[in-house]
Amino acid sequence: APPVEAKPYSNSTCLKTTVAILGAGVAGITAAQALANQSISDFLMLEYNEQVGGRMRHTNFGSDAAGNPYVVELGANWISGTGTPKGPENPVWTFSKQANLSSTYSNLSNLATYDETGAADYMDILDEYDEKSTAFEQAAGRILTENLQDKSQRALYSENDWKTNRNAKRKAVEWWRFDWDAAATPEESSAVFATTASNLTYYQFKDEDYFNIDQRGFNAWLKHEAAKFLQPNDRRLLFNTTVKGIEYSDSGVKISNEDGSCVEADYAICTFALGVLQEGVVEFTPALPEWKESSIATFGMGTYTKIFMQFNETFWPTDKEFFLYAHPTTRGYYPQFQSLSKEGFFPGSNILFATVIDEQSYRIEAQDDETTKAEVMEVLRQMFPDVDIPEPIAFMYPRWAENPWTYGSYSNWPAGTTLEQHQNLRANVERLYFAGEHTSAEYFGFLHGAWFEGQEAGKRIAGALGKECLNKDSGCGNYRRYEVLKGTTDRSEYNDYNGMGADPFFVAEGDSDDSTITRRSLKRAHKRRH
Ligand SMILES: Cc1cc2nc3c(=O)[nH]c(=O)nc-3n(C[C@H](O)[C@H](O)[C@H](O)COP(=O)(O)OP(=O)(O)OC[C@H]3O[C@@H](n4cnc5c(N)ncnc54)[C@H](O)[C@@H]3O)c2cc1C
Repeated sequence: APPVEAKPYSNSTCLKTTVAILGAGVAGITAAQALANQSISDFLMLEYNEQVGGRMRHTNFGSDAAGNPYVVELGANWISGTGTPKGPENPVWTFSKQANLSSTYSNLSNLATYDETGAADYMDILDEYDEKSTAFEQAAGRILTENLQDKSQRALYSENDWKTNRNAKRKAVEWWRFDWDAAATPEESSAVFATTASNLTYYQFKDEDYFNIDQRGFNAWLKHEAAKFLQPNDRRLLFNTTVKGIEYSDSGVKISNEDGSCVEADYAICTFALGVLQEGVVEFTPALPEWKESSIATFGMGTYTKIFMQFNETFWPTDKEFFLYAHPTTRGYYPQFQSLSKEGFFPGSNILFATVIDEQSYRIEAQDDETTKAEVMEVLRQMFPDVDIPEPIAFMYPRWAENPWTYGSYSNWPAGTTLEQHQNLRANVERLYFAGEHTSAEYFGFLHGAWFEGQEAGKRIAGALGKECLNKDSGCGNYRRYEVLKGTTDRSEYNDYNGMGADPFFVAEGDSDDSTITRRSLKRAHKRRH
């Protein structure tokens, strides 16, 4: 590795580098790889944790018969959408094969359904949903191809004859088909972009998921990739480094860390999760421009929580992979359980994990483990009324929404925005670039989204540094951005014909309470603009 001493032309005590890469998750590692591939070895990676991988993170849990712990994934677990020999192939699938990663085909059809009285067969509702899903996709496709207004997935459902009708089982099926993947509800999600993300992953690559069971941890594939261009204990990797400030201009970027250290770089790539950007952990100097701040505020950060339990027996059907539970009143209340005790996973492990998202994640994150355990056990005892279910011998769940290096799990695309607004999330400000799953229009929320976006940013900067531009279609250097995002209703269309004949900024004479003052200032602002 090249030395990281200060370059001679500067008298500042900051470390100097050509490219500072902020974060060593998938996007950070692949950005560095893209630079290394173009012979740019002078980079530094600044990472909060003591390891690479980011949201691909595992931990020891429970123990096997010999007393050794199992390794389970707290974050990403599936290679979502694999690939066919003729391609294109999901890069995560390609690299997993290269790293000899052990993974098992995850059979989403291997499902048993339950309600508060025990086993309850409502697979017919699932069939009904699946029969209608082509219509959902076509309706979203029409919005995109005919440039119609986007809408929420909920509205798209309603228009296409899918309603939950206050029925708990229909809600459970909908959760299983939509919320589980999106880590967000149909109300919170864009019809168009929920559909494109799913199509591009599952139809473009292949409609199958593989679940990591490798006891090195899922991030073994990323470490394997990193080892191709980073040395063991590479001095360019600065672990346990928390970035607090980013100062950017058209000539460089200065990064200030919590421990008082700093780095000066010609360019920087910030790969921090959208949740971190939204939380205001990092102070940007100057403040980010309005078009950038607005895009950070607009997109959603979902939360997805796996609750791991190990028992002293497998009291659930050993041949099933998934268990769907319909809570009678609360949609999304411990709706899904997954068995790791099944053949192909960790047979005989007696490990089961539940998944909750969004509001239910926030709720359980705010309570202690014992309260959550009591709730899950009550649900399991409803699902299996004929079994005397023992208390778990091990119990654990991560708290992603409170986690200071993510503040959530992965991003979500809300209804009623545009591709241009998302492009603003990607776009660089001066010499500060952005990459990560959230900057991927095609595969947001997925590992491969982070991988493609890291590569893109790395290649763009390599091109800006005078290397050959390898981004043949999208270009190098600055990203395109949209400083003004217009609505679809022109000012002149606020008229009687459209039901708004009164001037929305009209203020009656002599009306002078506080709200009028607010309205007056709105009126003044409005006058200035027109
Ligand atoms: C619970 C869960 C389940 C998931 N399941 C799947 C799945 O099955 N399949 C799939 O494809 N994807 C899944 N994902 C999504 C996938 O994990 C992400 O898309 C991907 O890992 C994001 O990579 P990234 O490089 O964009 O961000 P990150 O992995 O978040 O990398 C950013 C890095 O920046 C660091 N950082 C943050 N703040 C600071 C700071 N202030 N200073 C210094 N460093 C900082 C972080 O420590 C982190 O290492 C899941 C995610 C979660 C959380």
